[in-house]
Amino acid sequence: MVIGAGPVGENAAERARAAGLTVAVVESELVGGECSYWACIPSKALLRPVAALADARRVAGSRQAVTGRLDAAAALTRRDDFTSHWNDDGQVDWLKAIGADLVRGHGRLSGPRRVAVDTADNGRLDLSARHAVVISTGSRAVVPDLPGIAEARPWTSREATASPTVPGRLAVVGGGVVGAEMATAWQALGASVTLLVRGSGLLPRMEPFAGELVMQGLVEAGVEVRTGVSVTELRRPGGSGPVTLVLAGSGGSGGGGSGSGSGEEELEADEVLFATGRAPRTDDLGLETVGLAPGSWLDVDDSCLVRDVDGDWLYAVGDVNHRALLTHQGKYQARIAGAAIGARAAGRPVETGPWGAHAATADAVAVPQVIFTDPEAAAVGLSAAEAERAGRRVRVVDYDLGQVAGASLYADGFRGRARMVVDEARGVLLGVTFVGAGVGELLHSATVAVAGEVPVERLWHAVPSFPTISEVWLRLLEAYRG
Ligand SMILES: Cc1cc2nc3c(=O)[nH]c(=O)nc-3n(C[C@H](O)[C@H](O)[C@H](O)COP(=O)(O)OP(=O)(O)OC[C@H]3O[C@@H](n4cnc5c(N)ncnc54)[C@H](O)[C@@H]3O)c2cc1C
Ligand SMILES: NC(=O)c1ccc[n+]([C@@H]2O[C@H](COP(=O)([O-])OP(=O)(O)OC[C@H]3O[C@@H](n4cnc5c(N)ncnc54)[C@H](O)[C@@H]3O)[C@@H](O)[C@H]2O)c1
Repeated sequence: MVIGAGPVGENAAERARAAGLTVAVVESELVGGECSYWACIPSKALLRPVAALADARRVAGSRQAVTGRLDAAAALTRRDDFTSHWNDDGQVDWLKAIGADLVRGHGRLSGPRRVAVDTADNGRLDLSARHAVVISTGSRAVVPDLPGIAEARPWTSREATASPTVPGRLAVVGGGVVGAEMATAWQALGASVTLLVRGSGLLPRMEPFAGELVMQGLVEAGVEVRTGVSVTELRRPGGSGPVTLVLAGSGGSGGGGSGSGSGEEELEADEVLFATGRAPRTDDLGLETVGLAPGSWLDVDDSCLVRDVDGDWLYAVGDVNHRALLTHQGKYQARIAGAAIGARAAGRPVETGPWGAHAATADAVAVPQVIFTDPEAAAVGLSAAEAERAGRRVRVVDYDLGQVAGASLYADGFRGRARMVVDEARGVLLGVTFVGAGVGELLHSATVAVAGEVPVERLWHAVPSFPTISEVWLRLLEAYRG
């Protein structure tokens, strides 16, 4: 039984079917989950025209052919097509095609291997699993509990990816991934965006130069980026009209804004987006019936079995286990867990050692992520700071991407940077980061090197094609070898 039919639950169902088990999937909203309707797909559909236009503008010849700004209505229509207009018929057909049963309703554990469903037609179904229950209920946006927040009716990632109209002035709170991507999209679609960051920079989990280059890109696009500021209160009388944000902080700024100085001030906007992190969807999931705390992230072992529950029957995959809040990594966990469920059900050996068929080993060492800002930021594995904190003896090698022939052909004045973090004790890569236009498609080469633990000496024989941006690999290796 799978509770939650996001991309991760769908994959768990498919792998368990492939292992020969029968599968029922419980879904309370749309089959396809957050990713398909209010996250990855609509956000990337909004960001792709931004990148396409920026790329055309960066090359003499095509630059002269681009005379207008983005057509927001056309971009929003394309986004709507990518979400199938928030209709899940296609994904329901896919579930049927793999032979899974779909139960529409809210699922809760009601004891070991038992699931109770409040069905969409106000009924109740009590189901029991022969082998396993997989929780893949994902995460929801967290909005801080500030004075006036309810009346302010803030956007979360859902409204930021699904809005049918472009607000005149959009305030974005939070300098993480959602904040940076959505500021990029809505500024290009025609909003005047102010990005409010309480820390000193953007994308704090990546190499510092990633946040710096992304901030520079946002400022050049016209976003007012303000660092060192916190929202302390919101006002929107009656819940409509402009919203006023009360800000406090020391106030650094980039772009058209004037530094706020220290103290309090107000900012008026037409909408405010809180992009301030995620919480697990486990608060109303019957976790207490199996001895777990409602509302908690679910701690799992490498085969995605929930720790602290006996009997090897309860699995948690995707956002809900908090190992990596990314669709591709959750789907990887689902493939691993689905295979483990099949093996345990058949009494076959389970390979849970590092890199075994039933161990999501990559979660700890090789998680790739592309942030679709302009420039793009792409990273896999550990940053230099993370590697040092982990006690590794590392050497950090940086290269200016603008010096790579393929990059300067790709865009006039190409701006970007690459870094590889080498484990000096083992002669392999611990992490790689690229920032620049179009670097997202480079990332898988780095993921193969990190997950495959390819020796740096052997990478020397992996020859990048001339003249591509991938030649940065050669430059990094030359710099490493001196
Ligand atoms: C704006 C935004 C952009 C993103 N962009 C990217 C990106 O480009 N690339 C990337 O890799 N990741 C991206 N992410 C992260 C990605 O969306 C998540 O990692 C992914 O959706 C997790 O998948 P999941 O299946 O675990 O959960 P979800 O997609 O959240 O699906 C969970 C499903 O469970 C259902 N459910 C919950 N509780 C119950 C219940 N009790 N009973 C029945 N059903 C239930 C929900 O209705 C939902 O359908 C983005 C996130 C956001 C917010
Ligand atoms: N392209 C992608 O891969 C992609 C895109 C979007 C989201 N995601 C995933 O979704 C997850 C959620 O993204 P997110 O941006 O919501 O979370 P996040 O954790 O990346 O960023 C949240 C930011 O908000 C800040 N913050 C928290 N509370 C605040 C407050 N009260 N006031 C001001 N700032 C506050 C945090 O310091 C942090 O920098 C990410 O972990 C990411 O993995 C991935």
